[in-house]
Amino acid sequence: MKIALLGYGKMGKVIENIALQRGHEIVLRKKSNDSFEGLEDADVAIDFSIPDAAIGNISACLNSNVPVISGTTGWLEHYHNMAQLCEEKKGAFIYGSNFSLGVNIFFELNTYLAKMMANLKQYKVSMEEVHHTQKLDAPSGTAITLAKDIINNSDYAGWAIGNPKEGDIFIDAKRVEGVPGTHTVTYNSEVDAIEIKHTAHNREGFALGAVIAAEWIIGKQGVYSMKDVLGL
Ligand SMILES: NC(=O)C1=CN([C@@H]2O[C@H](COP(=O)(O)OP(=O)(O)OC[C@H]3O[C@@H](n4cnc5c(N)ncnc54)[C@H](OP(=O)(O)O)[C@@H]3O)[C@@H](O)[C@H]2O)C=CC1
Ligand SMILES: O=C(O)C1=N[C@H](C(=O)O)C[C@H](O)C1
Repeated sequence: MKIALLGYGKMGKVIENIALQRGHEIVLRKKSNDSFEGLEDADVAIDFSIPDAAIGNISACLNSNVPVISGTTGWLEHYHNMAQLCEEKKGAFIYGSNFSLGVNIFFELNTYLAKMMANLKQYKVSMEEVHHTQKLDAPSGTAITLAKDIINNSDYAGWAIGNPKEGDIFIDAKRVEGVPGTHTVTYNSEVDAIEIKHTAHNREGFALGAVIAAEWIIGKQGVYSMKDVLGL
């Protein structure tokens, strides 16, 4: 299939390699100052850009009838507008805070654990995410998904990266050179702690998941998630 890459940085380049290995063709490699020329030739677009560019990129795809996969994080307050545009245009759209198979299994584990811990008030949950120093957003999109899944299955009301209020999940967002992405969820009590952790060793898992999502969405209409793609 013909793929438009919207964002051609660390992720865009790994996605390109995996897409080429799987027999696909890249028809557009868009960076910050490039136009959308070539988008009309694409069967699907994959957006891994920056928070401020995601909405423009996704809208351009939906307005051009090109199915779009977005892995860009840090723009989620506008998610419903993009989902609505997708419905209006009868397009196809997937946003995923994390496209790796491992993290999507970790999401399921986190939800299962949240349900088990919901009534055990002696445990307090917190989270840590560690990423490379070039990351523009904090907390990570993955940490926000993990927090929302706990909130939806417990009495926790929200999340915070600094000064959490009573009832908030504290997320410690750390930036360390070279780290692709590590997420830990900890339930701590006075007598013990339970931890689940996902460590990405490199960016290949994120990129492979995005290409698999792009292959999956061809011929579909609607707003989907990685859970749909993986059948979880
Ligand atoms: N969902 C997931 O599984 C994952 C998500 N991510 C997310 O993906 C995004 C990209 O990450 P990463 O590749 O590491 O970041 P990089 O900073 O390495 O790359 C960002 C790219 O976006 C480009 N860009 C900037 N503005 C635009 C625009 N208007 N249109 C198109 N491209 C633009 C930049 O171009 P230029 O160089 O010209 O500025 C650059 O090529 C981040 O939001 C990150 O959080 C990352 C990994 C996994
Ligand atoms: O910016 C990154 O690198 C990553 N971003 C995503 C996020 O914000 O969760 C996914 C992954 O952890 C890498």
